[in-house]
Amino acid sequence: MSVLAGVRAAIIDLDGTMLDTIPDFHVAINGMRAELGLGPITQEQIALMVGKGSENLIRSVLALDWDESRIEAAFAQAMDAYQRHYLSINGNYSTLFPQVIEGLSAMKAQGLRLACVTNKPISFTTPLLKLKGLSEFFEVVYGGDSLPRKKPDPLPLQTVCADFDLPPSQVVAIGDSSNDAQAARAAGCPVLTVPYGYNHGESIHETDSDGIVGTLLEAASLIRSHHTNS
Ligand SMILES: O=C(O)COP(=O)(O)O
Ligand SMILES: [Mg+2]
Repeated sequence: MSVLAGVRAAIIDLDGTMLDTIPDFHVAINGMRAELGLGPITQEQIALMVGKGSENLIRSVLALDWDESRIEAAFAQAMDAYQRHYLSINGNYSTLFPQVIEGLSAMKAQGLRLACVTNKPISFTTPLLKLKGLSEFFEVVYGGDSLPRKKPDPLPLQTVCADFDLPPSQVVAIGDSSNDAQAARAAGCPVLTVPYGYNHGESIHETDSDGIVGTLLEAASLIRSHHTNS
């Protein structure tokens, strides 16, 4: 996998890659739905909708019951309720996927610079990274509302490359969904995918990537094994 030769930095996705946040989304969304007089939905339903930021998520969740005009009329209230519920439980029900800390530690030890790029709003992301002991690994963190466009647009990845003063070919993106892969391809970054996250109900094998890794520790080993010291 020669595309990984010369990689000097990694951009890591958050939801579905480092943290299993579906239980947090579940509590917050059902709290919001209850306020709007709607019944609870399941974690499995929610896992199909996560990955394209809060607005897309809330629209999808309301579209289970309501038509376009009803959604539009209640959207501001729904977003407000969702954000309030999410911030009140942020991180309480979510867990680290296996070998995330080990993988990030190994990448750091290999001299890789690390950034976190997520479509989660930055006001949710910053406290969550801190609570889970992840903040210290990242020089740069961008949320879904930190920049004018979010993944699958390449802008957040391009911005990290510029921050690190590295060409995209030397910055690998690691994520769980086609959003991450599309953003990486459009930016010119190599991409690795994990199979355990949320890929809109599609198999990760359908997603264009340079390799599927079982854990972030496996990603670190793969990057090291291709390193050329160039
Ligand atoms: O909140 C989301 O839409 C998911 O964000 P992610 O980019 O960390 O997977
Ligand atoms: Mg993700």
